[in-house]
Amino acid sequence: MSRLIADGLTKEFGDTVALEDVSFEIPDGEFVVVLGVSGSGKSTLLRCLNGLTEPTSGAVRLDGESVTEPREDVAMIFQQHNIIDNMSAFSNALTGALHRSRYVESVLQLHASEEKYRALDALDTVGLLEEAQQKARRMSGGQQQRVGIARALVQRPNVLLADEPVASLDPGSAQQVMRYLRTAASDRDLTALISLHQVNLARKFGQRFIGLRDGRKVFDGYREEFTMDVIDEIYGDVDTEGMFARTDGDGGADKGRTRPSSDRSATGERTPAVGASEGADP
Ligand SMILES: Nc1ncnc2c1ncn2[C@@H]1O[C@H](COP(=O)(O)OP(=O)(O)OP(=O)(O)O)[C@@H](O)[C@H]1O
Repeated sequence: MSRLIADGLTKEFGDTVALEDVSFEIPDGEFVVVLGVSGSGKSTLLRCLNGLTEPTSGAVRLDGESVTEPREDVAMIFQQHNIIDNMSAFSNALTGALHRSRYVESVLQLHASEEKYRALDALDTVGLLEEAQQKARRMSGGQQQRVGIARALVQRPNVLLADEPVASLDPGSAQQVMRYLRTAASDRDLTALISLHQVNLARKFGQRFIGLRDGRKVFDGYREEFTMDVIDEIYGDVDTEGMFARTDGDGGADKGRTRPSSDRSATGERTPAVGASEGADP
């Protein structure tokens, strides 16, 4: 668990201001969804938080320490999960431990049994223990992304960042991956920040929401404050109809564009247990 702070983050690429004076503080163990139209600065924000992109001004702090480069305790999951097709789910997950291996060990794939256990445990967390020996190329997009999550977990992070992890998946797989992500973060007390396009998925799995528009933070709040007016403020004139992707595999309640409930008991508490807002285990 770790406390993550963005303090006045601004990032300029030439004349483009990708982020403008973005500040927030995320307490230990919170599950935050970042929303915004394409180009609003979501990826730039996540890359700054991970130390992959240096902000033009402002700073990122994790438990009081400046984040200026990628760190072992901050894992990042990308839309393109970059797992290795030719390797099994287990071997892919194990690569999350590479930074702890010496060069010779990693070349010879000599992993300590503790790391192997960790890889199996991570695959179990994402529901792929029985597929551990399956080659990644034989897995579906959703399964491959779950292997990517397992690999991130093997890194033993305190903070989990995911940049549109379900953007290329069909609605059912996207929901499943989000559910595993939420479970993984909850089980391991990770502080998590996930960028998403789909508003319904955000509502279903998010605990706190940060909205970006033209690089500026236009919303930062919890479920009961995340209203249709807020969604309109984040998305402006962009038609959000298509972003309310169907999220219930069983054809349940979240179909279509519906007004978010402001009823806490219906939407779950600020710190709901995984699945508390949806009533389902992975
Ligand atoms: N390396 C870069 N060089 C130049 N401009 C960039 C770079 N990275 C991002 N930008 C610009 O910064 C702005 C924010 O981009 P960013 O990728 O952070 O948005 P996003 O919300 O993640 O978009 P998407 O949802 O399409 O991934 C955009 O105008 C983009 O063109």
